[in-house]
Amino acid sequence: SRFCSPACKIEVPERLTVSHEALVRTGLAARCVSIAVREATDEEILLVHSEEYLEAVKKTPYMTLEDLMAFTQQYGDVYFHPNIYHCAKLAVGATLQLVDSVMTGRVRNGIALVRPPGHHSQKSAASGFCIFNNVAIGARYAMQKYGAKRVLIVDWDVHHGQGVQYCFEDDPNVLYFSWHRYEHQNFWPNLRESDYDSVGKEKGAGFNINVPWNKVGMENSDYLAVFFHVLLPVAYEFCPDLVLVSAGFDSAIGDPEGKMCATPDIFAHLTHLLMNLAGGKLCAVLEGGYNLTSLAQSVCQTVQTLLGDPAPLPADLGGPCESVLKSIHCVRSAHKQYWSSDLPASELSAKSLKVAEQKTGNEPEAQEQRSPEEIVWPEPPKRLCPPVRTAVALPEGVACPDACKRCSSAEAPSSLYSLSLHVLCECVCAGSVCRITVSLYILVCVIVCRAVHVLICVCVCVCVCVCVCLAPQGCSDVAGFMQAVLGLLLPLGYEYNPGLVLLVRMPGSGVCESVWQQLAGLLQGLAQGHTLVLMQVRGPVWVKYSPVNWWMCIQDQNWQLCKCTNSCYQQAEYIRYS
Ligand SMILES: CC(O)(O)NCCCCNCCCN
Ligand SMILES: [Zn+2]
Repeated sequence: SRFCSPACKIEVPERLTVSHEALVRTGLAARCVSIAVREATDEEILLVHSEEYLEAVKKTPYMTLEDLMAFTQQYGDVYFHPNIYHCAKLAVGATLQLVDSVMTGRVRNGIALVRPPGHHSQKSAASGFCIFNNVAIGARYAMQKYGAKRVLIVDWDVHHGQGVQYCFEDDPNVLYFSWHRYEHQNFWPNLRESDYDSVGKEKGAGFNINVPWNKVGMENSDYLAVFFHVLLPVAYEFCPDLVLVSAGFDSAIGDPEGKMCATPDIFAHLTHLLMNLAGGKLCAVLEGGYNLTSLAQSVCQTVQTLLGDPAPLPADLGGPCESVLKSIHCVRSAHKQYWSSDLPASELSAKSLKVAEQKTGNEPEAQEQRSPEEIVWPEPPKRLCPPVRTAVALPEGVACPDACKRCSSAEAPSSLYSLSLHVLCECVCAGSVCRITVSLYILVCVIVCRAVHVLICVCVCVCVCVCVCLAPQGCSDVAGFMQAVLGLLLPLGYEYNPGLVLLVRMPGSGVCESVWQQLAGLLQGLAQGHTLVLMQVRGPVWVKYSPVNWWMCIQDQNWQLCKCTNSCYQQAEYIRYS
């Protein structure tokens, strides 16, 4: 009979079966390629673990029950059964198979649904249901076999992956980011080094980011605020070749461990916000997640975003709560000396503290009284999956990029208003096409409020950004631009929840290609991906416009065209028609 310390009884096999069954039931599994799993080799496990630890674990299948129990006692909150060594090798092997498939380009991204999890296990120790550190081995493997120079590990599990921190704390090539329930060191694993001031050691200083949750009940707004104001600015500056996600879903509502209030659909946006990094190379690896309902929903939300489907915004997004603001402030101060992308933290906290004041007092401690099983939340909203992702309106003679749909180029619109409504009605709102690319010449980035009518609201920050890029140094100030997008435009856009994003580009605006791609990619998290990209063409362009009439006559075929592929998230490639 299998003994198990009571702490481990939540780590059950059904975690994988309900997740996979949900993927099959929703039709998502059929849209994925399945990758065969394999056992990891000793050499691969030794990328992170010591020989003596591996040799000891190797003996567990042959141990008597009492030996097994004695062996287990030396570690915390982990169980060993005769078959766990085999399972742990499969978990590592599955992770490495996924890394192979992504690094060789066979797939763009993917998720490894594995048990046992990995992020707590250390060089010579098991911990917290973890035997081998799947993600840490995956990072080392990607660097050794594929020459990945910089690997970003994002750990959104609700527990601190101390095993990953220990493994890479002196390594500037692996940036480890983790948020975790901490409650001023009163929550497991109760480590002093899980706090925000553990920034890494020696050469690794600055490459370890801990965001402690000192209260339970964190919500979607809190998670997004940490992404916008802590993780993403640093991740963009770090510019990874590969993103590994320690995808623990015990940070979702209903989980007995996390006791948080973020809903499963938030993972659609967390995933989306990471998919514009590393050219889209993203490997998600399951860690925790113990409420079978929210786990299955969260896995589906993550996979559907990996497949490129846009997601509606979670409801009621606002600013972060006061406790999170303090954490954000502390971690940004601790890292200020290491990263240049740094809005004056005081500005951030001043702005958001105002918001927080409105929110204080609603820290939902009340939910603690109910048992996790009693907590209910709405099903994630249905997500559209447009048969065609990108349509392009082009003049005759210019070939339509592959995987795009050619839509009849709008007759010269009488005004931006009619253009956007014209295009809107014709293609986007019909839900048949997720995005339209029309080449037109207009300056501002316009966020259309609510789908009902077009309110031309100039979004301050893009004008600021464009001005920034118009600065003498041109778009070398990419950091400044990205900081404004991440720290201003995205939070604003997510709170605004527009019905359409109108993204336009002015000739000579100095916004260089890579930045434009990132902007186009990131903004697809809004308006369910309904993006109207209005491109300026390069070359002699004769434009006649008046406050009312905006149209363009192209003098030649010298086009610069945004070749958006058929995925919402694949990097838009720029090709120049000559
Ligand atoms: C992968 C992971 O991060 O989800 N492992 C979590 C281990 C939690 C250990 N403590 C359990 C105490 C029971 N209340
Ligand atoms: Zn966890």
